[in-house]
Amino acid sequence: MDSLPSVFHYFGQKYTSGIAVTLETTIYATCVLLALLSLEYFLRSQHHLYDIPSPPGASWIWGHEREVWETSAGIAYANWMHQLQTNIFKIKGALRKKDILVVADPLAITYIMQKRIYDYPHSEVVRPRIARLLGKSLGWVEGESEHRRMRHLVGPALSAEAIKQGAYKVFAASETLELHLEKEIIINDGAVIISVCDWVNQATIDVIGRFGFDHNFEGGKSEDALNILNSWRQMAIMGISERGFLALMMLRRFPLLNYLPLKALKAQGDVRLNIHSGVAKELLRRSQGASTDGNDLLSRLFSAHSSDKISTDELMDHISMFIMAGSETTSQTLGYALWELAKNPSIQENLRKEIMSMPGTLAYDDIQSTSKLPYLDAVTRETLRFHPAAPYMERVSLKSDVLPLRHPLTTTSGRIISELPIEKGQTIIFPIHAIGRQDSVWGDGGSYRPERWLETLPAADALPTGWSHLLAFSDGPRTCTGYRLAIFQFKVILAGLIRKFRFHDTGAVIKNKVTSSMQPITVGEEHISPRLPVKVTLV
Ligand code: HEM
Repeated sequence: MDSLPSVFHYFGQKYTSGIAVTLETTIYATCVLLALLSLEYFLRSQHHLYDIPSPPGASWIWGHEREVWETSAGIAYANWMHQLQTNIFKIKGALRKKDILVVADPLAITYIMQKRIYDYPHSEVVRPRIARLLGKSLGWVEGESEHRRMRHLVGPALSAEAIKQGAYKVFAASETLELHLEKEIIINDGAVIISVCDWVNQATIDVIGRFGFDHNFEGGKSEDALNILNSWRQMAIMGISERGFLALMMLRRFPLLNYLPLKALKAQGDVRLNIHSGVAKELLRRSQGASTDGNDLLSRLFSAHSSDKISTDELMDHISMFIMAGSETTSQTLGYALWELAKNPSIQENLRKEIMSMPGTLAYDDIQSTSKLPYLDAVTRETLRFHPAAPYMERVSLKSDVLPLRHPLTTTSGRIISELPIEKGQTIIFPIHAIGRQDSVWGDGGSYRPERWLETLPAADALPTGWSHLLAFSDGPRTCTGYRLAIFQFKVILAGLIRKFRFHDTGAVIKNKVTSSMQPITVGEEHISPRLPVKVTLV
């Protein structure tokens, strides 16, 4: 029994001194934290953005980023632009990250995209993701000279002339899709509900295989095509999950985490690795001793590789970049077009009527002619306005700058400014989706209405300066290098499908999430991977 009090005594003493240390530490820590927060507050209030409008309701931990994440893609930005009546505002970053500037002013965007793009590289969260997912190729490279070198390497393979030469490969991929879909409908007694993005993705991967690399993905049904598409799907499922959101916020706040073996990051790397170990390896093997004097993507890459202008790693990364950048975005755009046409039968009928009025099978010139197929062209533009595959772009300033504004901004302290100073390290988001849907510009920006492209457009100075006054393909020196192929294959595949099949609404309600591109989630079926369910019958 003697030992008991001493034991208590022992623990008591320890415990007491433990409290003393903990209290002391807590008081010090609280003082330091308060000092840091005061300093942060002071620095923030000195910040160049101190009186730039900001929406209310930011969470202390997640800033405004949770709202962007939880609402359907682009909607939070559209609501804030409407609520604050401004094209420029700031939002609070998650985990006390510095405020993020949201820029929707057309002149400021043109200035950055066309004149200063090399001073605004992809942000510290975007660039490592591109490297993991697609490879260190054209979409990843920074710095004017390196970027121009890569662009020069691949550009001619995607020129207007190259599209004309390779058009038959696009038609062939489209016909293969039509055959597969027809079979599926017949097997299912004349009607089938398909996940339309997945189906068209098989055609778009087939297009880039044939067009870029003379590779046969067997209509998107070969083993390597299915591996690639499946790893992309897994990446998307992980990306839109709660864990994906947390990983994204942590990476934005602590970019060093990019170099840790996190599960969410590994899923991104799997897409690239699947391409490297399958099709890219096969192409490399085929390249030994093959002719490299063509102007297509494969010949240009092999030629640069055999003359030691690019390493094997760079060659492999170009292949993975073009396979994914070339197929995923186009299939999303096509999928949303068919989704809209299913929901708007009169638009679908108008399009079918126009396509059916063309005698025989469609040829390259028919597709390219806006006077022969004006409604097909209008549907293309409207889909890219309404459903841009990349709903936001995120960049960071390398140096201080001053953005010119088309629309003067009234700050919260009552200043009216037509130039906005930017500090080095400022993260900027371009809300492409919200910009394309502005009612203040389009009148009825929130409606899918292809006819608008056959009417007088809004004044040019209210619009951005990218392709067709949209930002779907970005703008300036870093505009999408594959946009001609994208538009051509979009039109070929859409025309082919509309001629043969009728698309019907299933009543499913969709919410759009974003990983590296738009991911449609069916409300009530969030646990199922991204998909756009549409019913299809034969015409
Ligand atoms: C409808 C389909 C497509 C859309 C909406 C689209 C959109 C975009 C956008 C917005 C960018 C700029 C990204 C950024 O700077 O963060 C981009 C870049 C790029 N796209 Fe596309 N794209 C499409 C199809 C294609 C196709 C078919 C290819 C290739 C065959 C392609 C290859 C690329 C490449 C290589 C870049 C990087 C360009 C550079 O940084 O110089 N894209 N695309």
